[in-house]
Amino acid sequence: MKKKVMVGMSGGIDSSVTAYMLQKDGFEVEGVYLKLHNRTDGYHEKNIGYIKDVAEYLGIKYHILDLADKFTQEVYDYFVDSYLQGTTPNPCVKCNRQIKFGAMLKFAKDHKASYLATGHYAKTDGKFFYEADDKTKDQSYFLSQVEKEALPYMMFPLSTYKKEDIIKFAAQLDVAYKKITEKNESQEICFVETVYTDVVKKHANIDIPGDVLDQQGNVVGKHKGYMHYTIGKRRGFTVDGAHVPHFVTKLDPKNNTIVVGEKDALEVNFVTANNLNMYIDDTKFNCGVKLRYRSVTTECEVIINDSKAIIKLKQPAFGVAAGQLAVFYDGQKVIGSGWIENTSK
Ligand SMILES: Nc1ncnc2c1ncn2[C@@H]1O[C@H](COP(=O)(O)OP(=O)(O)OP(=O)(O)O)[C@@H](O)[C@H]1O
Repeated sequence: MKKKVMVGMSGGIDSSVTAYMLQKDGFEVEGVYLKLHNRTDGYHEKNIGYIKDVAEYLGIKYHILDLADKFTQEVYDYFVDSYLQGTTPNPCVKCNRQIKFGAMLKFAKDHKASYLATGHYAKTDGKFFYEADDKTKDQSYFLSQVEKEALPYMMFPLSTYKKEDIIKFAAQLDVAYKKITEKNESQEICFVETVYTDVVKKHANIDIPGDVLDQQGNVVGKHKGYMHYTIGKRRGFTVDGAHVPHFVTKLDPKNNTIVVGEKDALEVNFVTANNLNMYIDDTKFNCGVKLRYRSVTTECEVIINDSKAIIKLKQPAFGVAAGQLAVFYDGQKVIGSGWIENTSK
């Protein structure tokens, strides 16, 4: 009997090709579309239209799973709260852990699927994640908080392909696929249509001006509301008499101030991370660490104590934001991750 694979289908090209590939590989494929927000602008209907066409072409069944309430609680509210608290959130990381490889995986198991497949660009051997071959699309960073118990069920058939080859392949497959290749690429964060401030301002007044402080705490200028800034930002505030660029080094929501400094003030050599998700048992190790998506890997020493990681960087990093994820790599292998709580020079 064929093994069943549930494919997380978004209506996009990657998951549509994933479904095709797995069927060609001899699996019984079913699709599931997650409704992740309560949008009423035809967004879901459009996506489901693409999925319906692909499902008809492949002759597969698809399901629609409404997770909007759970997504609001676990991902959206966390996203807004993070900016209110002056930290920089990573909603895709939360979504992968709680929604895609939490609730969607449960749905797949409830439907007797042996695996859950998605169009993520990453690799897994059931124990670890690894970077995808297409480094420009690699999503291992975003997967690194997924619970280790979920890994044996996960499949990423696109892990060895380049995105451009997937698009070329899809365009010649069938009209159902060609149509998808012609639509716009999806947004970076699915519920942020333009900029994050448009989302946050629905829930808070983000335009309360305040003081800009220098590294010594002196008032040196004005900002237009602390939620407009993230660590490393260098525009949108004033610094009296400054002749060189100044960067945001700290946000203080309580006092509605932002702290700025010259480039060297962004330097970080020590990072503390909490809420660790580790795929290895060691509590002291050397590894590479990425302190944000698309950053270079920095060599470091990690000591885990009291469920926190103290990360000592071997070269300084610049512009590290609390709220982002520190992801530990052993070469291409993801060995764990934790949420950045504090940084210091
Ligand atoms: N609403 C959804 N319902 C079900 N699965 C989803 C949904 N959104 C994303 N996924 C799954 O997660 C994978 C990664 O999503 P992401 O948004 O990062 O990628 P993408 O490159 O836009 O993928 P796609 O081209 O398939 O839309 C998708 O390929 C798909 O398998």
